[in-house]
Amino acid sequence: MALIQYLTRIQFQAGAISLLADELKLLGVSRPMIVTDRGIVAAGLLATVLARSGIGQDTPVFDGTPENPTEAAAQDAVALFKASGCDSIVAIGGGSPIDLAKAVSLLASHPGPLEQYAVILGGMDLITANKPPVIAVPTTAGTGSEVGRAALLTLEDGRKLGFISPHMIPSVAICDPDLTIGLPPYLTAATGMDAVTHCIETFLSPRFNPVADAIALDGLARAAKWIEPATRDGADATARHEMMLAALQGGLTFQKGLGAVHSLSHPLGGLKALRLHHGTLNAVLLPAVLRYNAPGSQEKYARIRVALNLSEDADIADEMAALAQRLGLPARLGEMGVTPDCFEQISQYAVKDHSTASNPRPVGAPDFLKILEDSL
Ligand SMILES: NC(=O)c1ccc[n+]([C@@H]2O[C@H](COP(=O)([O-])OP(=O)(O)OC[C@H]3O[C@@H](n4cnc5c(N)ncnc54)[C@H](O)[C@@H]3O)[C@@H](O)[C@H]2O)c1
Ligand SMILES: [Fe+2]
Repeated sequence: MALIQYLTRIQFQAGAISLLADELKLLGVSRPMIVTDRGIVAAGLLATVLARSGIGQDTPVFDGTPENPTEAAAQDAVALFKASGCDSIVAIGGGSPIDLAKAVSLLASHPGPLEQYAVILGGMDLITANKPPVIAVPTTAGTGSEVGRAALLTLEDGRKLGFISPHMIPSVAICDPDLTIGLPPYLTAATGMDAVTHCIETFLSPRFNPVADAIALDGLARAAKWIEPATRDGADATARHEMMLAALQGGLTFQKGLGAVHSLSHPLGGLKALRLHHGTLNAVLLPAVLRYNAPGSQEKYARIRVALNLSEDADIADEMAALAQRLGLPARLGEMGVTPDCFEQISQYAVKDHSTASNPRPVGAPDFLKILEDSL
């Protein structure tokens, strides 16, 4: 038996932000709260959305989302949500505000603390449908969180955990590639590599879902073709459109589960002192994980080569490392400020991460340690 489900209503086109007010009406809500971050405000994107979307200028705004969002920030946003009498949440930003909005929806309608809902602690069944709806407006093209069933939140003790349920999936995604035009080249590349990694890891997941496999391969081919043009020229509307679509496609395949790259980038993203960017971590870890997964994955690697338009004898791990280098991303964890003293603990966390179960090759703490050392 296979469970194949797609739940989010998606408005996808340049200028789609003008549909936001109508979408809120369709949902039957009238008092949204905006969840965003200060970078979005500084980039003028909040003002753009307020001007183009037709929602009121007096809409309450929580702009305190940190990169790698935290439970503490979610609680602050819940307080504003309740004090303002809101009935829905509009997330404007990258994966961080979208994930925070999902946590706000959960904690505004379910008792705290957040930890009890973590998927690795068996919390999925505690999450009910009785939650205010989330409308996701992505401004990066990478995480796929706009259609994903997960929120990744960092708890007070530094653990970055997945909160996963079909009820966490946004009700509506408004994918307007125009909102990514001002995304700087580095973030375009790094978030784009997150989308690349999603498509590769979900395709390699052994779970049966050929519908998602087809989406993942199509998304991978699209991202591989357009990530460099989008990074080179942020105003290239076609490249922005295609990267936003590739990111969405990656998100539509999360139902297959991810793999060892994400098992490691989740706990590394929880290291508070370093504030490491998720997509950048994935780009750095991807080559070593592809080498680790190569035994037993050759048939799928051949299909990945076709999607990437590579020759039959190309080494996918080397090609991904070369792509990251052309994009100007770091090649090693050391370049990002990571030192090996955290590796033992990160490996332990990675074993428990929800993405580990769907890695194509069984992977334990010593394997994670080796992948980290190979990536240093
Ligand atoms: N829920 C999921 O399924 C899922 C999947 C992948 C990643 N994630 C999570 O998403 C987070 C990462 O999200 P992200 O990579 O989108 O980055 P982000 O949301 O953390 O944003 C990074 C920076 O980019 C800025 N920014 C965003 N859009 C911009 C724009 N258009 N112009 C200028 N600046 C802009 C933000 O202000 C911020 O400073 C991580 O916490 C990661 O764990 C979640
Ligand atoms: Fe990711």
